[in-house]
Amino acid sequence: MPKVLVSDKLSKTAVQIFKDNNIDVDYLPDLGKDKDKLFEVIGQYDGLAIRSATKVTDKILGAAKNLKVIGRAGIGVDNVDIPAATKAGIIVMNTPFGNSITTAEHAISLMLSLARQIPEADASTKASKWEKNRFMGVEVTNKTLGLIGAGNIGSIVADRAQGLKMKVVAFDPFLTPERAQAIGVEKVELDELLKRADFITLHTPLIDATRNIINAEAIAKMKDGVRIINCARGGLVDEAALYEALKSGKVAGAAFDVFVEEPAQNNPLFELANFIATPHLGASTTEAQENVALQVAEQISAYLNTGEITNALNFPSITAEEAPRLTPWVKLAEALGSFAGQLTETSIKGIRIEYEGNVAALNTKPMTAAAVNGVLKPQVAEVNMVSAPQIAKDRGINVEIITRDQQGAYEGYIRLTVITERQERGIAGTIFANGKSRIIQVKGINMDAELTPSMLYVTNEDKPGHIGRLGTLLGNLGINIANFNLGRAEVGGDAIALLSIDGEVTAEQLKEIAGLPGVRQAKAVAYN
Ligand SMILES: NC(=O)c1ccc[n+]([C@@H]2O[C@H](COP(=O)([O-])OP(=O)(O)OC[C@H]3O[C@@H](n4cnc5c(N)ncnc54)[C@H](O)[C@@H]3O)[C@@H](O)[C@H]2O)c1
Ligand SMILES: O=C(O)[C@H](O)COP(=O)(O)O
Repeated sequence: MPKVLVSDKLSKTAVQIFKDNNIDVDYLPDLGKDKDKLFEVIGQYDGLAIRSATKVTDKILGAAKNLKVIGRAGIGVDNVDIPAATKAGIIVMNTPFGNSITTAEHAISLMLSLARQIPEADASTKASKWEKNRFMGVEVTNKTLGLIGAGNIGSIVADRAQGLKMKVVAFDPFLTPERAQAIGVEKVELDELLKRADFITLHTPLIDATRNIINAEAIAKMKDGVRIINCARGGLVDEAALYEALKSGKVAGAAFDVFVEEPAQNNPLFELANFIATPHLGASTTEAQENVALQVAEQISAYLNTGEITNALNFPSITAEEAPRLTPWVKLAEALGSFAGQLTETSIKGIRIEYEGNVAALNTKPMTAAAVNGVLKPQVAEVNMVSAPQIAKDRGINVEIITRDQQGAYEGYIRLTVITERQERGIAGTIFANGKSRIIQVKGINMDAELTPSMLYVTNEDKPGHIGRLGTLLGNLGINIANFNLGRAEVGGDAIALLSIDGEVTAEQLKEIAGLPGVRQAKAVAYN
């Protein structure tokens, strides 16, 4: 009988579901906080059900000799070393929508608490002070709410704020104009949001592009007396810069549920009367905890009992019979999507996937899910193979599938085209008989390139001297070329160089490459 450990405080509903599915379960809700104990016992378990307190590190995974699946009852999986889990063949699942409403409601609660200084007024009144004149609030009606991140939670916050008669402006580079219209927000650039918002609320993942998105420079651009809410992740706001701004009054108030260091115990922000703190309570309602516990227990049980995979962050959903033929094509589809997604810098209107020849006869669903997942991954927090098609639909991204019999030289190939406001960018690939994947076309230009972990994509005018200049510059930058593939539309027309390189290219180095004569675009593409 498979054995599961619940190492964080989950609703007991999960325990019952495991039992109903003939799974042996240990419910030890405090164990996750004791990393030595967890290390000691983890080897016994096939499944692990967690929230955010259990840190599933590389070291823990090293001791998890029987572990097959980790289920996160919630959204963020920052506490799980997913690359290490993937390497160990452990499926990592989450419940991407189960606590979104609850977290959005927490953000709204914090906004209203800030507007009326509820926590301070409560403390003062209970201390028998009756300071009626001290607590002058502000209305939210007709005020502007600046939403940074308009995904699942952000769009629910927008809906609730509109109910409070607020005007909502949103900054989210991946929000399409159609989706912005559907959720009733005005899509703006970050500077515009900072300038116009009376309240700012954050709902993005913590990634390189969002770390310290609110820093001293951003705060300086805000209205005097702005109020800031963070229910997403610690690290989106520079806490030291916020401290200064709260002290000076530039920021009238801030309310945080999440902190750079958690548990937050000695945070300097706690000294300030105009700062409200909650201990990462965003997902803590009876309803959300029932939802996520039930979902995670069902997902883990299904995987351990039948091999069914739902909401996995690191593996496609494929049945045991389909696996051998589909797996290389699924990987190729995700790689093509990831390649195109990494080259896409504006909002996506559509994704067209063409399956030609032998691949068109296979079950294209997991390939399509993998391809869409690959495209969205650079833009969306916790997208996975299962949620990717739904997320694309919610965002108004039209996914068009075309299947046809073999027409050209290849027995089968997949062509994926990303359609944005500005352009269509297509990339095609195939699987050779030896199981190796190949890129065979980029933007209509034929080529024959291996898909490798670190690639450099350079587009240029087809003019003499370019290859020499590029090679020399890369040599000077100390970048070793493993493979150099070229293609062009016509003599003197658009040309593409696709290089496999050892190691990574820095942003500075990319700038230098983009500065070479005739180069139109230079991008690094990573795939593993
Ligand atoms: N406080 C809590 O208890 C709690 C509960 C649930 C979720 N969360 C956190 O809330 C956050 C949002 O969750 P979600 O489910 O809405 O995720 P989501 O993936 O649905 O939405 C994230 C949004 O951020 C946008 N985004 C990506 N990069 C951006 C950038 N550079 N600038 C602006 N926007 C950008 C994406 O396009 C996307 O729309 C996550 O960090 C999640 O972990 C916190
Ligand atoms: O990402 C999430 O789902 C939230 O941060 C909730 O975390 P929790 O389950 O530890 O409350």
